[in-house]
Amino acid sequence: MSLPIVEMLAAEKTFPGGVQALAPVELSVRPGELIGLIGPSGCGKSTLLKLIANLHTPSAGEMRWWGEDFTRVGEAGRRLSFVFQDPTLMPWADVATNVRLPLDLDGIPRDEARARVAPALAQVGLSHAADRTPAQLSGGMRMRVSIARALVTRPDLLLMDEPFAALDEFTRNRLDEDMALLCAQGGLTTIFVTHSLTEAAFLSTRVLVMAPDPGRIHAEYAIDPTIVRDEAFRLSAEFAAICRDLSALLNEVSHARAAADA
Ligand SMILES: Nc1ncnc2c1ncn2[C@@H]1O[C@H](COP(=O)(O)OP(=O)(O)OP(=O)(O)O)[C@@H](O)[C@H]1O
Repeated sequence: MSLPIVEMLAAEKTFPGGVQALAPVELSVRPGELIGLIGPSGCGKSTLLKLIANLHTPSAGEMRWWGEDFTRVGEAGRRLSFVFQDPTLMPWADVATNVRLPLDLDGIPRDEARARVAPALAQVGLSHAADRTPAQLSGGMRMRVSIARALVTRPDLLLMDEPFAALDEFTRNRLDEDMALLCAQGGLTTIFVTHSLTEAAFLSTRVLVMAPDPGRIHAEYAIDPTIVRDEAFRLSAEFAAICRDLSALLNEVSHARAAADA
């Protein structure tokens, strides 16, 4: 079995002031996985993602990157990209320049950086829009630019925090299908947070259902990675069954919370 990209070994997070956002978590992320995090508000989804991104340090436990402790791997050695709900593009710069930004910041020679932008734009279907500015793009296109900017560094791991939440359902479904294809074809390993059970069911090869107070992984649900994620899958009985199962797991979490509140 291949080495995990990321391991969380009893990693937990308590914020100053005493809020235990995450109880000790055991998680192993293997190459090619597409992991969806779902659960009620405040159950620690973003905190878990930020621990993996090294935007938070764990209060206890260990984080490993390709088997090495995070503290021994420099930022440059941890090849990961983060996509947020807000694409945060430079409004004055064209699409190609926006996508090139992380390469410029890394000091990659201009010619090499330019050569890497074209395939990243092609991956997200935006080759025709390289010269446009963000104001000339739809919301879905802006999100595609943000994804291309994340892919251009060729990350080992892509993290996405509610990436498509602000988009209409049609655009969101299209982006979900494209993301699934990108991950399947490019072997891209991804962890994403979503409030949408159907999005988690559609995209993930593994869903982590989280529970609050304190935040923790309540259940793990595996989905056959060989399933082709397309419109036919979305309409299938198999997809409906996955959604039902996930819904039941989320109900367990809300019932436990209601019982605790009673
Ligand atoms: N910087 C912080 N300082 C103190 N407490 C925090 C901080 N960030 C998050 N928390 C708390 O940690 C808990 C988990 O927050 P987190 O944002 O990870 O949850 P979430 O599941 O992503 O929530 P949502 O779905 O609403 O985005 C919450 O109780 C939150 O108030």
